[in-house]
Amino acid sequence: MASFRSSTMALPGNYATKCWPFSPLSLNSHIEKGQKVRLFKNYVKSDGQNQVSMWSESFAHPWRPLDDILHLCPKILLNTGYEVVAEYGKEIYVLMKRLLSLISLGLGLETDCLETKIGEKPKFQAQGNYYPPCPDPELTLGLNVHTDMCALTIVRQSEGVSGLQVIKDGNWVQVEPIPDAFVINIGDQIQVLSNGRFKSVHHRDVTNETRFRVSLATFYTPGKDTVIGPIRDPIDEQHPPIYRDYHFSEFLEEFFKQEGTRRMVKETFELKA
Ligand SMILES: O=C(O)CCC(=O)C(=O)O
Ligand SMILES: [Fe+2]
Repeated sequence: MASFRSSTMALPGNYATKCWPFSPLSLNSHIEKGQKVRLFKNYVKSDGQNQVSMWSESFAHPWRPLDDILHLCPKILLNTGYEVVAEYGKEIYVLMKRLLSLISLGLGLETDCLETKIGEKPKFQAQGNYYPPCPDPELTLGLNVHTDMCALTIVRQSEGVSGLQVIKDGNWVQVEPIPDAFVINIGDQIQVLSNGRFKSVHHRDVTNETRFRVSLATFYTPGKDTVIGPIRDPIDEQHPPIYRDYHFSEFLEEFFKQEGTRRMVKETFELKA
């Protein structure tokens, strides 16, 4: 299992939709960029580039703790009701914890095992993705194929326009937005922690010729000092560890080293048979 939907949580759908009435680029002059708040303009050609890399723009910011949100959020958003993001974050955290405990149970572990392994100082970053209409969707993707490098992702898609695709049995399958449903992606760290029993999903986004699309991805990621590696319990004689242990900072280093390529980060931590 790598990507699935959840629609069981009592989270009013309009929390998410209130979070995205903005195009990230319109925030440009309001954002104090730094480590925690960043803006990506994938379709703006930079010097020396003759092609756009992707047809999207994104706004990355923390979704927890509350103090970070209120402190780092552009004032213009605070004035337009950005506190809904804080409310959204609270509910998403409840769902994240529940999913982690269910996945732990699925692995035959104690309910709090995965949450404990991901560590006491996880990072909670969100990414608001905006995919404007694209005059020629054949020429570029909204977001290139990737797996999420975190432990777990919850994505909320705007309704009425599809764009997200996942690989299933070697084919790209459209993940249609369903009202009030979330897409849950297993990230690279759970693939490693579960010794490959849960797979991080390959996914990408295509564009639409006439309509824009928005998504809000919330990531749950280990802290830099956390040691990640296959949990011993699911390992037996038949299933020896396929990854070595690493500090998450090593994973990040490798991740950034592979920038601009189709990243194969966790593969570099595989133990050779
Ligand atoms: O926009 C989407 O549908 C997915 C976004 C995504 O995969 C990401 O932000 O990592
Ligand atoms: Fe993703």
